[in-house]
Amino acid sequence: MRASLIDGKALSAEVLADVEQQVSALIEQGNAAPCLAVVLVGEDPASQVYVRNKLLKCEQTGIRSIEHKLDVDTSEAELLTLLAQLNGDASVNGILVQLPLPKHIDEQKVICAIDPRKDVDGFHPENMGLLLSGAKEVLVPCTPLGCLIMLQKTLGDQLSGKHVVVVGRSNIVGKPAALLTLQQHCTVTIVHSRTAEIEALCRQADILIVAVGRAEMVTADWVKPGAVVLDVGINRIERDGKFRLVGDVAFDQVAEVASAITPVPGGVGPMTIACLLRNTLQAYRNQTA
Ligand SMILES: Nc1nc(=O)c2c([nH]1)NC[C@@H]1CN(c3ccc(C(=O)N[C@@H](CCC(=O)O)C(=O)O)cc3)C=[N+]21
Ligand SMILES: [Mg+2]
Repeated sequence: MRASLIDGKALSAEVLADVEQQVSALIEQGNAAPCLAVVLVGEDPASQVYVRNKLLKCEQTGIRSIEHKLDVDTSEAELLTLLAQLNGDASVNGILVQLPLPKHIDEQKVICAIDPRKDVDGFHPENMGLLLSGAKEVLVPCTPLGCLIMLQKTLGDQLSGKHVVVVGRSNIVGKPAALLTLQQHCTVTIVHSRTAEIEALCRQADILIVAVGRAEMVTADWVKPGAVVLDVGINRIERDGKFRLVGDVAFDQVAEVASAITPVPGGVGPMTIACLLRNTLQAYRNQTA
């Protein structure tokens, strides 16, 4: 393998240690601990795993957490009532509603019902607008923020002027990843399922960020030798009778071409969770400023 591994587990531990240290300093100064409310509707097994991980990391960093588990047939109105209550509770600094939600609930309506100052996912249109306008101290979506931290750790001050190609245009990853790297003076291209010559465009990338949700779609011939590759995908596939977790990048072959690459698991995923806690601390600071 030619590429070096970008170790999301190790980097996320650094982010978490930093959060932990700041939280303990706050508490030593006589402040209440920051508090994150996590809302889970239904019993999707993957969502349960993610939520459990988030709560564990809260405990590890000294952030207080409140879990609200709601039945799968909870109505949209009931969920909105809970959010209004959490919005009004001054002891709650961050609110996360785990996605996806059951089909009978309008996700966009729910996202818009979270107080933007408590929106630790950074999904509220007000926060998306603040990110677009380049505001500081805005709550930024956790996965793209994790990607940016990984790039900064890998490339140091070498980000400026690099050509970033973002594969995928979702509101939660692709679009904010493009805006964050643009803010770091990268040249940014967004490509997606309708893009003509998608492979040729990807091959021009110094930095390739892949978030499409299709197992091992990006193969070695899509990657310029020496490129840095961040794989946001998490796909459960069956191979040789075993269930495996793979990314959107064909890891083994791309690792022979890239200069640095994130593994799946152990890459972007752990950074997402670490950034959620970082955002909770950020929300707390914004609220107490
Ligand atoms: N409101 C909301 N905010 C989110 O940030 C959010 C969400 N809903 N819904 C689901 C997605 C997905 N997501 C992940 C977080 C951590 C890992 C993670 O830690 N993954 C491990 C593997 C975990 C496994 O075994 O599945 C890894 O990549 O090493 C993955 C995925 C956050 N999301
Ligand atoms: Mg897409």
